[in-house]
Amino acid sequence: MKGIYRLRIKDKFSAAHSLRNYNGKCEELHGHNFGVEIEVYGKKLEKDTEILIDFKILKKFLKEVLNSLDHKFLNDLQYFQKYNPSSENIACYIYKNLQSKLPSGVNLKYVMVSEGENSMAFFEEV
Ligand SMILES: Nc1nc2c(c(=O)[nH]1)N=C([C@H](O)[C@H](O)COP(=O)(O)OP(=O)(O)OP(=O)(O)O)CN2
Ligand SMILES: [Zn+2]
Repeated sequence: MKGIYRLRIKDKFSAAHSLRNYNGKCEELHGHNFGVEIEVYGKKLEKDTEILIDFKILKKFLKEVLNSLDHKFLNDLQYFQKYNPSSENIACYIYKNLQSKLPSGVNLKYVMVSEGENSMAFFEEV
């Protein structure tokens, strides 16, 4: 049967930020336990294992990216000198850095970043 396979994993990190030009309390230094969810997709499974990519490997790649954010003041990082450290831009940062680690045939669909259970930002390429 024709189709695609989709895998989803979750992780989290803790960081502080302040939103420039927000003109409200979020412009002040504060922190979040950010939640992260990502989805990859692909058409072809590995020959012998018949998996798209090992969840363990996917989690390791995501952890490597999140380690660059964990327990950091995001505004201090070079990327967030140019881009405000909003959930939207954090999702885009994770997307770019995770995408470059994935093997061919495994494609990133989206990255979701949450500041709490009720606030989520997604980034996906169009
Ligand atoms: N679209 C976005 N909106 C906001 C972002 C963001 O990244 N993208 N960020 C913030 C601030 O980071 C702020 O910390 C979050 O504010 P808020 O949702 O108001 O969180 P609170 O815990 O203070 O509010 P509750 O009402 O208790 O949920 C703001 N907006
Ligand atoms: Zn915030």
